[in-house]
Amino acid sequence: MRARRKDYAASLAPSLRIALEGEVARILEPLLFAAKVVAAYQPMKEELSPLPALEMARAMGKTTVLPAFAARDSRMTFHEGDATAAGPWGLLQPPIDSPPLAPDLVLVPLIACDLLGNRIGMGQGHYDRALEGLRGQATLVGIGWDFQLLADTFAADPWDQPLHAFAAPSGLTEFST
Ligand SMILES: Nc1nc2c(c(=O)[nH]1)N(C=O)[C@@H](CNc1ccc(C(=O)N[C@@H](CCC(=O)O)C(=O)O)cc1)CN2
Ligand SMILES: Nc1ncnc2c1ncn2[C@@H]1O[C@H](COP(=O)(O)OP(=O)(O)OP(=O)(O)O)[C@@H](O)[C@H]1O
Repeated sequence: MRARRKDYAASLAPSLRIALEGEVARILEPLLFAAKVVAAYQPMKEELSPLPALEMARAMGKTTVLPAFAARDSRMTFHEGDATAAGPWGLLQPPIDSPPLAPDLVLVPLIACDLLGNRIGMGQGHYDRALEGLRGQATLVGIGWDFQLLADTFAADPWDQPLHAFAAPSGLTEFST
């Protein structure tokens, strides 16, 4: 799935990619409107960028946050501010000197998810640990290209935090979690 994500992203013309990412922002509009604090992520090359959606949330006057780590083995927390500092996982992150905020809408990156909301991430458990503390307080929406939602279900581990929905260019799929 990682290889597929990479090949697909590389195959997209830049203008189509921008249109698809804008479409996901449009699909998320009602959820963004209902939220107070929206978390997204600084995208990797092959990931669908949630930044247009985050920009939309900001334009609505919402507080927006991004993941950050004090060190490579630190727990992931969400902070306000632009991603201007080098993070330990090869991604830019907001300065970590402001206190962490708890989002009530989390746009979650993923490698794949199934129709039960089970999610496969980058395999470090960063999101599983961070989302554990937000369970019941936040809506968790996976973000990705359409093919990242798989029809086959896969076995969840006890620590996996299921998603409430998956947003892709073709639409929002809500799960019964
Ligand atoms: N955009 C984005 N931000 C995110 C995540 C993510 O999946 N996507 N994370 C989700 O948990 C956290 C960071 N976790 C990560 C865990 C592993 C690797 C990783 O293995 N990176 C490779 C190189 C990246 C690549 O293959 O493109 C490496 O460091 O060798 C990266 C981020 C928080 N921020
Ligand atoms: N709540 C938790 N408390 C302690 N350890 C955890 C917790 N959640 C996950 N882990 C650990 O994290 C490791 C990676 O988990 P997993 O392979 O499910 O990550 P992932 O969901 O793919 O990645 P991520 O959440 O970073 O996107 C597991 O070995 C697990 O022991």
